[in-house]
Amino acid sequence: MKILIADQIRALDNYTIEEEPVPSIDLMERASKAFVRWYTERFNQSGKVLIFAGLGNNGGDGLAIARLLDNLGYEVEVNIINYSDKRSEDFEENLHRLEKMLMVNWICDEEDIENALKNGIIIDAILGTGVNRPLNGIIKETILRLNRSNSTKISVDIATGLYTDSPVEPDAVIFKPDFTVTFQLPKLAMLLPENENFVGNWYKADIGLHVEFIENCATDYFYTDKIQPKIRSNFSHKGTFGHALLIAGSYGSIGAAILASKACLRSGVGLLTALVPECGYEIMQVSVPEAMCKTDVSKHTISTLPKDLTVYNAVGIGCGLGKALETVIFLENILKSFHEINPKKGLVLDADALNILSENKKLLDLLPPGSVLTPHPKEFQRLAGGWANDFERLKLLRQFAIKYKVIVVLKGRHSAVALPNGSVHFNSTGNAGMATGGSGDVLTGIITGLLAQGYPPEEAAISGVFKHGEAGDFAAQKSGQMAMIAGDIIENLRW
Ligand SMILES: NC(=O)C1=CN([C@@H]2O[C@H](COP(=O)(O)OP(=O)(O)OC[C@H]3O[C@@H](n4cnc5c(N)ncnc54)[C@H](OP(=O)(O)O)[C@@H]3O)[C@@H](O)[C@H]2O)[C@@H](O)CC1
Ligand SMILES: Nc1ncnc2c1ncn2[C@@H]1O[C@H](COP(=O)(O)OP(=O)(O)O)[C@@H](O)[C@H]1O
Ligand SMILES: [K+]
Repeated sequence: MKILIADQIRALDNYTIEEEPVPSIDLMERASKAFVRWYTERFNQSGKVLIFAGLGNNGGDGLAIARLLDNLGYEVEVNIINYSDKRSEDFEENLHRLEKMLMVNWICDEEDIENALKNGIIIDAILGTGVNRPLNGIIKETILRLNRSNSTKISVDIATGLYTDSPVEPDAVIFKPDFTVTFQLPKLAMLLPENENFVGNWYKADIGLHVEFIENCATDYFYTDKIQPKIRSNFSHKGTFGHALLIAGSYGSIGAAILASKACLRSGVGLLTALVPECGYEIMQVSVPEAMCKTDVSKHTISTLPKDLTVYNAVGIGCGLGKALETVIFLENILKSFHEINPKKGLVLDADALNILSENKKLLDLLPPGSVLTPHPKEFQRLAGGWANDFERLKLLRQFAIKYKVIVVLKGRHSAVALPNGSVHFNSTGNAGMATGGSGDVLTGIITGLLAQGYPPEEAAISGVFKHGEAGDFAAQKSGQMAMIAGDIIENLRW
């Protein structure tokens, strides 16, 4: 699914109005009905609904929502923030329709704000995607007061004051909802961690905007909400699904090799070899009998290039690897041999493989094009340097992927997969239960397994991240976020 910027969303609204065609007031009614559908599925008629509306189209939505909820028997109070003389046409029309049934309150000063605040659910329809400057005056005062309320808060389309696709000023006042119900497409700002408090849990409400227009819109940002794994042929055999090599583990971190190996096997790979330090041999053989196990000459670390790399279809390096000097030399050697003998094979680099790259930046030039790098934010910072805000981090992420022709998976809530063509694919699955040691090792195993089966690296990364998060969601359903551990993600992989 595409993510569009505010100007494109405006053009999409207009295109839908002209080409469907649908009068803009009816499109607003559709949006408001979509919101009301979401709302009535979660909240019953007990208690008040306090609607705070602006004077533009977001405010128009708020007034239409008020009318629809009133019709359904909800006790609705409407407060319009009187910040300007300018009103949108559809706001005016919805005000006209509403005033036939309900009294509205106009908020002009602090006393009006206090009078408007009662026990009830707060719906923020003050400003939407049209916001173009920091809040001030009576809107700012209202938001500051609403944010202090303990009531459940819901934003229509986007929280008042949050820019759709650019950073907000550090001391900006922005509404802090528990939920955002956004129309049709996710907005970029909602996917970035720094905006967590200004988004809450968000939901998409389909309002039937023109699909063809969306298809023709150019964008670098996408949202992965489904993937299509390849079908396995009935006549396939283990040779069909590739041979993966995982190079992982060091003394005290053999568990990382086990997690990555099990996840790789559960992702459909034909054969798996794990290369671990000598001290990991028995542990691996007992814990993962389905994998073949090779050992390094070094007892506690990985130090030596395996002999015949050409037999493997994909190699994953880094989980629990450590950063011993001999491991640094090993990484340099394997990157060089990938260039020389194995340019078309998949390579995944994670954890300490990335930390070694950060500490030896000249090695970055040896990265085979199409390699998949899976840093968490701290690892990415070591690789690419710091950033002032999440939009800047996104820019760095894209630049890195383009410069080195690699795929970078920046892990976290809505992991961002940046491709060498400059596009970024945000993931929809996963939960905070996955914030536990070993979850990243599981992801490395999954992506390595997909690469070995012949998935192009872009697809292996995007699909692997999606399935990893989905398995985490299944695990959370079973044991709850606090009780789940990385191994549960593996057990819950379903393809
Ligand atoms: N188009 C459609 O058909 C549909 C639209 N829909 C809904 O419309 C929403 C977008 O509506 P919108 O474009 O009217 O903008 P909105 O967010 O209401 O702002 C109003 C105006 O406020 C102003 N303003 C900006 N910043 C400000 C500030 N800090 N303090 C004070 N004023 C400020 C600025 O005007 P300016 O003053 O700059 O001339 C701006 O134009 C969208 O989120 C969705 O909810 C849905 O119904 C689906 C169909
Ligand atoms: N709050 C969250 N929501 C969704 N996914 C998460 C969340 N926290 C962590 N994850 C996922 O869990 C994994 C953690 O990886 P990482 O930090 O490398 O763990 P480790 O190094 O312990 O293996 C990543 O894939 C990340 O996207
Ligand atoms: K809003």
